[in-house]
Amino acid sequence: MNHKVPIQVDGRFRLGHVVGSGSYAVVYHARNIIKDDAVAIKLELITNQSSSLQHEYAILKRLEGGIRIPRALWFGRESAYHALVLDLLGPSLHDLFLSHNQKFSLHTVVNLGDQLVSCDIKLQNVLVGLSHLKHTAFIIDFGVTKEYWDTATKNQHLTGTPAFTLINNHLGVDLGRRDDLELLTYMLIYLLCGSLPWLTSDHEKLSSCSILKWKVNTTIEVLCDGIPVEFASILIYTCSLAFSEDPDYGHLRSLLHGLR
Ligand SMILES: Nc1ncnc2c1ncn2[C@@H]1O[C@H](COP(=O)(O)OP(=O)(O)OP(=O)(O)O)[C@@H](O)[C@H]1O
Repeated sequence: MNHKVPIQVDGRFRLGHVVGSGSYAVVYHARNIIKDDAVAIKLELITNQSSSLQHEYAILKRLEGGIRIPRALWFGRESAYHALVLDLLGPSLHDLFLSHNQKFSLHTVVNLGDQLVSCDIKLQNVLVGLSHLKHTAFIIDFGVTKEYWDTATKNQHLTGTPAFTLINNHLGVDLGRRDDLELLTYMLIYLLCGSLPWLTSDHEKLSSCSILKWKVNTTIEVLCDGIPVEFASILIYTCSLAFSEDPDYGHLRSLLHGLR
């Protein structure tokens, strides 16, 4: 079988260099030769199994028009691959964090918190836009996500990275919006401080069970030691929410804005 990566997709998108890769797809920089603008193309080798890329395309179409959602411009088959053409975005929060000596300023953290307060995300899956959108966060990678769909707000709820996995997630409990907020707050604290109490130097070797113990035994005071009190207020508010209760995003945003 010919697995050669195509030079062009749909006769109009010319493939360039690789910009990233994940578990099921490789992402290329590409150029629309008719409009002369840049796009991103995800290629997934066609197999007998169901296509994650097709699933991702279906989700993106359902989310189309939502803020922070890149547009899916085309999906189809090109030689031995499924191809998904997307808006081209910039680096991920993870990349930016690494290139900023693993700490963001309070201003950046508040700005991100403000944009992401109603989303559940992981650092690798938040990409900033390009040129005039470089301060706007976009969420990518809906291929294999556990999805929670809210037609009113178009919020996406994804499972998180081990570093930020929630206590309820460790316990296998269904996650609600309350949990998303807890996760976001852990992430903001991580971005501000460069670490979290349970991220010891060998945290990657720790079992899920010992990370869970760390989390359960870490009080909000310890977690928020040395950072503005608003972060503790957000966590206390989050923990006080009932599972199905709608968070008061206005209240949360006003706490974040207080930090400015
Ligand atoms: N629209 C885009 N513009 C620019 N770069 C992108 C875009 N989409 C993805 N990337 C880059 O490609 C990488 C892999 O993309 P993505 O996470 O969507 O792939 P995946 O195979 O679905 O991965 P996963 O293993 O997380 O499921 C991203 O981390 C990012 O660096």
